[in-house]
Amino acid sequence: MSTTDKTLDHEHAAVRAEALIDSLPWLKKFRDAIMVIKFGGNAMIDDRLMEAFAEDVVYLRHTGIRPVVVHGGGPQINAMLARLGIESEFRGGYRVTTPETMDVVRMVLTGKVNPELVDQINAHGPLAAGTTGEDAGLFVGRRRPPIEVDGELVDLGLVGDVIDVRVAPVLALLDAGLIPVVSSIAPDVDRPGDSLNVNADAAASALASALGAEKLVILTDVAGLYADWPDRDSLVSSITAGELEELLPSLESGMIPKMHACLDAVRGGVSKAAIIDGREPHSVLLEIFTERGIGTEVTP
Ligand SMILES: Nc1ncnc2c1ncn2[C@@H]1O[C@H](COP(=O)(O)OP(=O)(O)O)[C@@H](O)[C@H]1O
Ligand SMILES: CC(=O)N[C@@H](CCC(=O)OP(=O)(O)O)C(=O)O
Repeated sequence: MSTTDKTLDHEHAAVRAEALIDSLPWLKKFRDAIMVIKFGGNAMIDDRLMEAFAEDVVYLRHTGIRPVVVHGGGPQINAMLARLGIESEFRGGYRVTTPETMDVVRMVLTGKVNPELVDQINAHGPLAAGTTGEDAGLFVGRRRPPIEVDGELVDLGLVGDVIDVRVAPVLALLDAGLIPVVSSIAPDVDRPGDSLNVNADAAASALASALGAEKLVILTDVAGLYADWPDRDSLVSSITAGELEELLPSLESGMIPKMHACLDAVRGGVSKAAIIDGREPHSVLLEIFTERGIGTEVTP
C-alpha cells in the first residue's frame, strides 16, 4: 500500500513530461548534427560540475547528436606551474609560453586533464576517446606573431593559431560512435617536432568550422558576455557577428579569446555559437534543448 500524495505526483509528472516534450523539436532538428563543446578549466575544478557535464555529453550522444569535446585546463596548468616554481603571465587573454612552460602545458592538458575527462564520460560506457591536436596531425599550428596589448607589442612565445584542421581522425572517431575529447596542443608547421600552446576556445572554434558543426558551445565561469563588464545588468542574450566585431576592441582578458572564437566560428559556417555558464549543472542540455537557450548566443 502506498500513501503518496497523488495530486502532487500528477503535477510533478506533468512538469517532467512537458520538459521532455519541449525537447522534441530539437531532438528532431539536431539528429546527426555535430556539436563542438568547449569545456573550460574552471568548471573542471568542481567534481559535481564535471560529472554533470559528462552526463550531458553522454545524453547528447544517445539522442543521436554527435558531440565533440575540446577542453582547456588553464587553472590546472597554473597549479602545476606554481608547484614547479615556474612563473607565467597572461597578456591579452593568452599565456606567454616559454619552452619550459610549453612542456608543462602539454603534460597537464594531454597527461592529466584529458584522461580525467575521458574517465568521467566513460563512467557511462566506453564512449570517449582522448586525442590531441598533434595526434594524426589533426591541427596544423603556426606561431602567433606578436600581438598588441595596451599599445605595446607582446611576443607570446610558443602560442599558436590553428591554421588548418585535418578532420579525418575526428570523423573516424564519430563514425565509430565515439565521443572525441580533444586537447588544444598543435604541432608547429614551420618547426617540425615543436608543439604550440593553442587557446582552447580558439582550438574549439577552428575544429567547429572545419567539421561544419551545427553549434559551438563554450562553457565558462560567468553567465555569458556582459556588454559593459562588470555591470551585471549588461548581460547580452543574443548578438550578431557584426555587432560583436564592433564590441571586441572594448573587451578584456578571458573574454577576448572566447568572443574571437565565436566570431570566427559563425564566420566559418557554424550556425550558432554560445557562451554559457559552466557553473550551472546541465547548462549544456539547457542550451541545446530549449527555445531561448541560455547565456549569450552569437549568430551570423
Ligand atoms: N565582458 C565580459 N563579460 C564576461 N566576462 C568577462 C568580460 N570581460 C572579462 N571577463 C572575465 O572573463 C572571465 C572568463 O574567461 P576565462 O577566465 O579565461 O574563462 P575560462 O576558464 O572559462 O576559459 C570571466 O570570469 C570574467 O572575469
Ligand atoms: C595560449 C593559451 O593561453 N593557452 C591556454 C590553454 C588552456 C586553456 O585555454 O584553458 P581554459 O580554457 O581553461 O582557459 C593556457 O595556457 O592556459
